[in-house]
Formats: sequence, structure tokens, C-alpha cells
Amino acid sequence: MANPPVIIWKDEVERLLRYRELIPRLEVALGKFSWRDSAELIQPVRTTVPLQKHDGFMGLMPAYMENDGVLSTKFVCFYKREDGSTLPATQATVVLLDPEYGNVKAVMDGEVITDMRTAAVSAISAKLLMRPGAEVLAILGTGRQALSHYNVFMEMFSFKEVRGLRGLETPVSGPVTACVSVEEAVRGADVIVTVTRCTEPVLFGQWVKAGAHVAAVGACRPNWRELDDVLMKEAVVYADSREGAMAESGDIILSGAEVFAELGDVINGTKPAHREKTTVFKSLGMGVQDAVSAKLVFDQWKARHSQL
Ligand SMILES: NC(=O)C1=CN([C@@H]2O[C@H](COP(=O)(O)OP(=O)(O)OC[C@H]3O[C@@H](n4cnc5c(N)ncnc54)[C@H](O)[C@@H]3O)[C@@H](O)[C@H]2O)C=CC1
Ligand SMILES: O=C(O)C1=NCCCC1
Repeated sequence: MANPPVIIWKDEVERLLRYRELIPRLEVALGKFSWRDSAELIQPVRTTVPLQKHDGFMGLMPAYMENDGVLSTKFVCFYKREDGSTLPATQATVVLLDPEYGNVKAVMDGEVITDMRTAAVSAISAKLLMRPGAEVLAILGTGRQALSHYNVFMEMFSFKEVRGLRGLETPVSGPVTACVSVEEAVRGADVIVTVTRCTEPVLFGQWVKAGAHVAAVGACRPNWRELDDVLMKEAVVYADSREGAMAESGDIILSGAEVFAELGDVINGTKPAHREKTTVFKSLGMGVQDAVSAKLVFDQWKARHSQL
């Protein structure tokens, strides 16, 4: 009989997951995904159930990596609620299974995983697509994703200035220039991260410096926007998953912008990184990113517990 599943909650996931181990694994997984080899990796577009009464959605995000022996799914609830609610916008649980028998090996907190893997993938987009010598980072949003993005961008890069809207200085532990408007925060910035719950454009192309890189993380529904048409049409657009972007991104669907490439295509060398141009990385989030993160957490958990 299989062992009962282990439960790994938030504090422990926080202790076990490290960007320096997560990022290289995510890069490999993004590359594998973009080869579209179903003998290696299967990850359908997320199934989303509207929770109409509560202005939210439940997403189911399965992934299977055959050669890595990883089978998982995340359940994630996310909410529009622009009412200043103190509840998190995103709540998630990841279930890791044994692909050989289908038994559940671990049930773990998915919020830390979601925060960290999303921020790590944005950092990978910046590594691939921002101009060399980028000095100014602007972060729009002051919530959980804003904090995880701040942390990983500080760990990976050396920006001279980080700008954000008032409120960002509260969660983060380093210096931030507090700005009174989005325009003030983004004008002249080399890299802009949008991590808001907005459903209408908040970042306008006319404010974005030519050659800047934008990692656009919010607006994950086909009728939600963070970026305006000007920016979407001027920029070279990259996505984590082309199918995900075409099904779920209001910024892509409603602007009519084309997805030029996936990050995995750039990693695989099959599509160029247009660092010299204005670039948008449209992030929707992928089950395979959760799968890689959950495997790392579980492996670390096993290593620790075998020593006890
Ligand atoms: N692409 C991906 O893989 C993922 C995307 N997300 C999305 O990222 C976004 C941020 O998530 P969290 O940080 O967890 O949410 P959160 O609720 O912690 O923070 C949301 C932030 O948006 C700000 N905001 C809301 N309306 C705004 C407006 N009109 N202008 C400027 N800022 C505004 C709020 O002040 C808050 O700082 C959400 O849209 C969420 O659905 C979350 C997880 C993964
Ligand atoms: O990938 C995820 O996890 C999410 N993506 C968009 C909405 C919130 C959760």
C-alpha cells in the first residue's frame, strides 16, 4: 500500500523553495514545453470555472512530465475584487502524484509556489529580453506578486533604482522610490512589471520608453486588461504558453496583437530575443511551472526528513 500523502504547508514551502534552484529548473521546463513533444511533457490550457456570485474563478492546472516522473495539478482560486479586500487575490493548493500508480504523494500550499514561480518566470523574461545595462525597474501593484517580483529581481539583477506606487515600500525590505502616479513610475523605466488586479488598462504605450521590457502578469481573463492597444501593437510580444495567451489574455485577444514567441522558443534558440525593441512578456501562469516547483519542494522535504 502507498504511504499516505505528506502535507507541506506555507511556512515549510517558504523554507524549502529557493530562487537559485527554482530558476534553472523553470528554464529547462519552459524549453521542454515549447518543443511540444507529448512524449516528454503534457500541459493543457487551464480549465477555469467562473464563481460568478463571488466575482472569482477556480482554475485547475494539471501537468505531466514523463521523463522527470512528475504528475501534478494545482487548484487556484483568483478574484477580481477591486474593493480593497484584505483577502489574497489568489489562493492555491498543489497536489503531487506518483505517475506510476496515481496515488497522491504530497499536498502542499500553492500560494508561495504561485508567488515565487510567477516572479521567477518574469525574471527569466527580463534576463532574456531586457536591454543590457538596464538601470530602472518599475513595479505596478503593491500586493503579493509585487513583493515576490521585487525579491527575485533584486536577487538576480542590479538596478540602480526601483520605482513603485505608494504602498510598495511597506512590504519590501529595500529602497523604493514612491511615485504618485503610474506615469511617474514608468516614464524612463527600462523594465516594468505589472502585477495588478486591474481589469482596464493601467499601463499606456505613450509612457513606455522605446526598448523597455514589460513583464505583464495580471489580467488573466479574456476580457481583462492591464496594457493598452498602443503598447501591445508596438511591442514584440512573448508569452509563456501561446495557447494560454490566445485563450486567456485580454491584452492579446482584444488588442489583436500577435504572439511572436514563447519564452521557451528563445531558450531553445528557435526564436530570437529582440532585446533592442520594446518587448512585452505576457504571463498567464502554467501548470508545468507549478509541477517543477512542487517537485523541488517535495525533493527538499524528503532530503530534510531523511536526515531527522
Ligand atoms: N501570470 C501568473 O502566473 C499569475 C498572475 N496573477 C495575477 O497577478 C495579479 C496580482 O496578484 P497578487 O499580487 O497576488 O494580488 P494582490 O491582491 O496581492 O495585489 C493586487 C494589487 O493590484 C493593485 N491594483 C488593483 N487595482 C489597481 C489599479 N487600478 N491600478 C493599480 N494597481 C491596482 C492593488 O492595489 C494591489 O496592490 C492578479 O491579477 C493575479 O490574478 C497571480 C498569480 C499568477
Ligand atoms: O498561474 C496561476 O497560478 C494564476 N494565473 C492567473 C491567475 C491567478 C493564478
